[in-house]
Amino acid sequence: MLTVNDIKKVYDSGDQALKGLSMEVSGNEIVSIIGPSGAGKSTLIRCINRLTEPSSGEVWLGDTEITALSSKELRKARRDMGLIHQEFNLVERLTVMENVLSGRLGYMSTLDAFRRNFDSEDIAKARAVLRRVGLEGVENDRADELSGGQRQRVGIARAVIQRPKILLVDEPTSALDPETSIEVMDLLTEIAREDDIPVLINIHEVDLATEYADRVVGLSDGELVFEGDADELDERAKDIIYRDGQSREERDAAKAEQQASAGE
Ligand SMILES: Nc1ncnc2c1ncn2[C@@H]1O[C@H](COP(=O)(O)OP(=O)(O)OP(=O)(O)O)[C@@H](O)[C@H]1O
Repeated sequence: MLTVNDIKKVYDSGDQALKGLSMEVSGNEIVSIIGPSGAGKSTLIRCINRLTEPSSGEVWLGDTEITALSSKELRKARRDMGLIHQEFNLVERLTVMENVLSGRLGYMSTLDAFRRNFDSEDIAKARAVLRRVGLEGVENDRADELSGGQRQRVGIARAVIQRPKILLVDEPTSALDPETSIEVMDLLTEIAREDDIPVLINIHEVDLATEYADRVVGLSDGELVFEGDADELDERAKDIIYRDGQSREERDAAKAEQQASAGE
């Protein structure tokens, strides 16, 4: 289970990207984070694995307080958090196989990792994962020879081979066409169910968010302003998440109203 407790992030620029946000993700649920541009969605994903250091608050993965770990401990703990990026983040000149194997680096000694000394077991695992994501036959192609959808599958395979306890997914479809986006979302859903791990997805497209998510978290201006099942994301909820220029007081009043009507 992932627990985020009162996370705040103030960037050096003074931008308050997260203003005390708490949430949980557990089981094999798929949770979509939605919200307008600048709401803090990417910051939240990145604060969870501390690619961005939160200014305050706690992140727990199971019994481990991620926010309390030294950098050495964090390297180990990051094995448990598979990260899938918007722009795939592949090493373009390396092959598909080499990119996927880099998901095992966190399990190797520093020297073996430096020399990229992968053992035969890792290579067998990589082949199996590549089959699973539908990339058999392109193992030896360079990453930059692939289509966008294939590249995202490599990114997913690299995260899955870590054997993570959670997948953190940052805008997985924004560089993809609609058809490929659906394929990628189908694959992420399949992995959550088969590997029995939760998936937290920052996603722009509300339609995809509701279609695939068990639960939706809405952010607005660094605050969690909606949390509910995908079918509870009605026009009113969307209004709360996407309404521009609303003051904090107005938002709080709207939130109280929403909670009151939910309790009716
Ligand atoms: N590295 C950074 N340095 C300074 N400010 C930042 C940085 N990254 C994000 N911000 C600011 O923090 C706020 C939240 O940004 P974030 O990228 O998390 O939002 P987002 O909801 O993911 O937006 P988008 O959907 O456009 O990617 C914005 O005001 C943004 O300008």
